[in-house]
Amino acid sequence: MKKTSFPKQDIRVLLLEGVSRSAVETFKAAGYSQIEYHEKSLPEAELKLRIAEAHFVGIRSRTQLTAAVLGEAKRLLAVGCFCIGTNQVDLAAAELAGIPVFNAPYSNTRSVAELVIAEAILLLRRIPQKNAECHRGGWSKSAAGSFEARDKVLGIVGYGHIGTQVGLLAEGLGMRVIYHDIETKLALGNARTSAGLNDLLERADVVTLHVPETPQTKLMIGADQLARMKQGATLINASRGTVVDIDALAAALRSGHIGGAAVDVFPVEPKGNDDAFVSPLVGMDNVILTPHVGGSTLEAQDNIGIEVASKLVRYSDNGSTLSAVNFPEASLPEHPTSRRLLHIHRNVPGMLSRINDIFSRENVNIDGQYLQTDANIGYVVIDVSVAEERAAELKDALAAIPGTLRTRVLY
Ligand SMILES: NC(=O)c1ccc[n+]([C@@H]2O[C@H](COP(=O)([O-])OP(=O)(O)OC[C@H]3O[C@@H](n4cnc5c(N)ncnc54)[C@H](O)[C@@H]3O)[C@@H](O)[C@H]2O)c1
Ligand SMILES: O=C(O)CC[C@@H](O)C(=O)O
Repeated sequence: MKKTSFPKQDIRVLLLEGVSRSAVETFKAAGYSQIEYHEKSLPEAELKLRIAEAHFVGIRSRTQLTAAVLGEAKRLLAVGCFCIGTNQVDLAAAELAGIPVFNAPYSNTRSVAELVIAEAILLLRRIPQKNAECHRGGWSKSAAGSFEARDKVLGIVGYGHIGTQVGLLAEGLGMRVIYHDIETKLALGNARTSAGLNDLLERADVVTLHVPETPQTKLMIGADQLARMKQGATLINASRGTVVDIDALAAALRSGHIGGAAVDVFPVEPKGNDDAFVSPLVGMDNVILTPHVGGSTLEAQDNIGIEVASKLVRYSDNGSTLSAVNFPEASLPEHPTSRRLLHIHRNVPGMLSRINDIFSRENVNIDGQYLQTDANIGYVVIDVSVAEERAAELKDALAAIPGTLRTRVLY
C-alpha cells in the first residue's frame, strides 16, 4: 500500500456508542493510531466539538448526524454506521458534503432473526405473563391461551434480509409464512406474499416488522392496523421505534385485543446504559421489552466492527466507495506507480470535460480514470504519474472548477 499524502498518524478516528473493539483493532492494524473511543453517544453540543476534529466517525443507531452536526464536521472524510440502519444520518446532507456513509448490511441479520423466532414462541405460549407471575410468587399452571408455533401464521412486514431469514427459520418450526413488502420479492421456501398489509394483519397469528425507518413506514402500525389484527394475535417490533404508534399499542394490549408484544426499538431510546428508560409499555406483563439488542450478539458486533472499519480504511487508503449507502460506488484497483487524485462534484453537465481540460492543458498523461455518478454527485478518481508538488497543483486546479464539492490527493 502506498503512503497516503495525508499521513495516517494525523488521521483522527472518532468511535462512539461502544462500537466493538474489533473496529479499533482493524484501524490499528491498518496503521491508524489516533483513535478516540467513547462508550456512549455524545450530547449534541459535545458531538459538534468532537466531530469538528475527526476525519472518520463511527456510530451506531443512537447518534444523530443531522445536517447541523455534519455542518461542523469540516474535516470529516467518511461516516461508518456500525449497524444496519442508516436513518440516524442525514444521508443527503452527507453526500452533498462529499462524505460517503458506510454500514454493515448483513452482519447482525441472523442475530435479529433468531431473537424474533424466540420471541414468537414465547409470545404464543404466553411465557412473558407466566414468567412475571412466577417472579411475584404466583403459580398458574394452565394451557389456556398457549399455542404451538407449528401451523400458525407468521406475517412478516418488510421481506428483506432480516424478514427472509425470519421466514426461513419459522418454516423450520412448521409455521406458515406470509409477507408484505413494497417491492416484488422472491418468496423463499413456502412463504407466500399477502394481498397487502391489511390482508397480512387480518390473517397472521404473529406479526413481525422488518421495515427500515422511512417517511412511509413512520407510524405504519397504528390503532387502525392493530384493530385489524386477529383477537389475541401478537406483535414483534425489532425494526425501528417510529414504525409503531406506541400509545396505540399500549392501549390494544391493555384491552386484550393484542395478546402480547415483543418490542426492541422505541420512539425515544436512552442515550446510554446509565440513562432511564421510559415507555408506556413498562410494567405490562404480556410485553417482552429489550433495550435495542436485536443485533447485539458478540458474533455480530465483532463482525460489524471489522466490516465497517475495513470499509473506512479502504476508502481512506484507496478511495473505494463500494457499498457506500449515499454515494456513487467505485471499486478501485491499486496503481502502484501513480498518484491518485479524488474529485467529488455536483453532477452537472460538462464536469468531466472540465476536469480533463486541466490535465490536457497541463500536459499530464492520465494513467487511469474512474467515474461514478448518481443523480446528485459525481465521483472521479484520476491516477497520474507526477511528483508530489505537481499533484498538489493539479488538486488546486481541480478545486477551482465550479461545482466542486471536495478534492484530495490520496497518495
Ligand atoms: N433491532 C435491531 O437491533 C435491528 C438490527 C438490525 C436491523 N434493524 C432494523 O431492521 C430494518 C430492516 O433490516 P434489513 O436488513 O432486513 O433491511 P432490508 O433493507 O434488507 O429490508 C427491508 C425491507 O423492507 C421493505 N420495505 C421498505 N419500506 C416498506 C414499506 N413501507 N412497506 C413494506 N415493506 C417495506 C423493503 O423493500 C425491504 O425489502 C433495518 O432498516 C433496521 O432499521 C434493527
Ligand atoms: O447497534 C445498534 O445501535 C443498532 C442495531 C440495529 O438497529 C441496526 O440497525 O443494525
